Amino acid sequence: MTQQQPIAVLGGGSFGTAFANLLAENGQRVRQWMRDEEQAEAIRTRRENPNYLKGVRIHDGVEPTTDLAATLAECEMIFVAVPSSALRKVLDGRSEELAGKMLVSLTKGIEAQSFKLMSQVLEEIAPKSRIAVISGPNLAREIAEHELTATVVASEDDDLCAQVQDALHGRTFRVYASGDRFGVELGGALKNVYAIIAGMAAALGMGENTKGMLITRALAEMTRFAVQLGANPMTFLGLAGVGDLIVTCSSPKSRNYQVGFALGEGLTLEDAVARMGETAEGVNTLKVLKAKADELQVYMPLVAGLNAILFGGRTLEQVIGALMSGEPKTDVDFIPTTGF
Ligand SMILES: NC(=O)C1=CN([C@@H]2O[C@H](COP(=O)(O)OP(=O)(O)OC[C@H]3O[C@@H](n4cnc5c(N)ncnc54)[C@H](O)[C@@H]3O)[C@@H](O)[C@H]2O)C=CC1
Ligand SMILES: O=C(CO)COP(=O)(O)O
Repeated sequence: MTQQQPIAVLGGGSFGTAFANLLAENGQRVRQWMRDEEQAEAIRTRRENPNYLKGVRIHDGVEPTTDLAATLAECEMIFVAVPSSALRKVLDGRSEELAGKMLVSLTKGIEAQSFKLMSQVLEEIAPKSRIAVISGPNLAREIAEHELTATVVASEDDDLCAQVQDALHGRTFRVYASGDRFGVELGGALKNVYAIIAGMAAALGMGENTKGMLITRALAEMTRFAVQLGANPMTFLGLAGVGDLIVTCSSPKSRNYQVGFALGEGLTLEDAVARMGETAEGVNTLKVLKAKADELQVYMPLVAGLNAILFGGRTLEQVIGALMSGEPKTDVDFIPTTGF
C-alpha cells in the first residue's frame, strides 16, 4: 500500500466519521462511503457531519462519497463501520470486488439468525479477502477529540495487523495487535449488553460498590460464555475485553449505557432507543446471546435478568431480588487452568 492510495471507511455514522478523520490526520487520503447523498454533500461543503459528532471538523483529507463500487475499486484497505444489522446488506454480492482486499471490521455486533460475528460474515461474503477486526475502549467522540486512546487489531494475518497499525498509529491513538480475532471481536459485541445494565444501575442511583460488582461479574459472565465457544479467556483481560467493558459500563457517552439509563428512568425500550437516536447494538445482541446461552446451557444471570426485564415482563426489583438471592457461587471460576 502506498501513501498515495486512498483508504476506505464504510459508514457515515459516528464511528466511521471518527475513523475517517483519524486516518486523514495521519496523512492518509480517505474515501468515506455513506448511503445518504445529502449527508455527503453537507460534509463536502461544511466539513462537518450534520448528523453525528457535531462540532467535530472533518479533515480535508476525507472525501465523502456514495459510490460504493468506485470506493471498493480504488481502495485496498477498507474499514467497515456500518451497524451489524446492515453489514451483510451493504457488501453482499461483492465477493469479486473484494478479492485480495484488506477488510477491517469496526462493527461490534452479532448476526441474529446465524450467531456470526461480523468478520465471520465478511469471510462468508468475501472469502478471498484478508480479514481483521478492531475492538477496544473506543468511544467515537473521544477519538475524534483526541483523547489518548488504545485499541486492538486482531487477525491471523500478521502482515495485515502490521499494515493496520501503520495506518492508524498516531500521536493520540495506539494500536495493539492480537492473533485472537474471535476473542477480540466477541468481547466487543458482548460488553454492549452489560453497558445497558450499567446505565440502568446509574439511573437508579446505585453505589460504587454496585458498579464494581456489576463490571466484575459481567466480565466473569462474558468470559464464561466465550470459553464455552472456544475463545481464549486471556483475551478478555485485555483492551478488547475488560478495557472496553469498563469504558462502556462507566460512560454516559456510550449509547448502550444511554439506553439503559433511559430504561432505568422508566422509559419503554422503544422510547429509550428512539430518544437516543443512534445505534445501540446491545439490544439485538441481548436477544441472540440469551438464546445461545440457553442452547449451550451457560450460566449468564445478568443476561437472563436483563432479558426478563426487557422481553419477559419482569420488573427491575424482581430481577435484582433474584440476582442477589441466587445460590452462593465461587468468585473466579471461569478461567480454565489448562488448555490455553
Ligand atoms: N460510536 C462508537 O463510539 C463506536 C461504535 N462502534 C461500532 O460501530 C458500528 C457503527 O456504529 P456507529 O457509527 O456508532 O453508529 P451510528 O448510529 O452513529 O451510525 C450508523 C450509520 O450507519 C448507517 N447505516 C445504517 N444502515 C445502513 C445501511 N443499510 N447501509 C448503509 N449505511 C447504513 C447510518 O445511516 C449511519 O450513518 C456499530 O457496530 C458500533 O457498535 C464501535 C466502537 C465505538
Ligand atoms: O464500543 C464502544 C466503545 O468502545 C461504543 O459503545 P456504544 O456503542 O455503547 O456507544
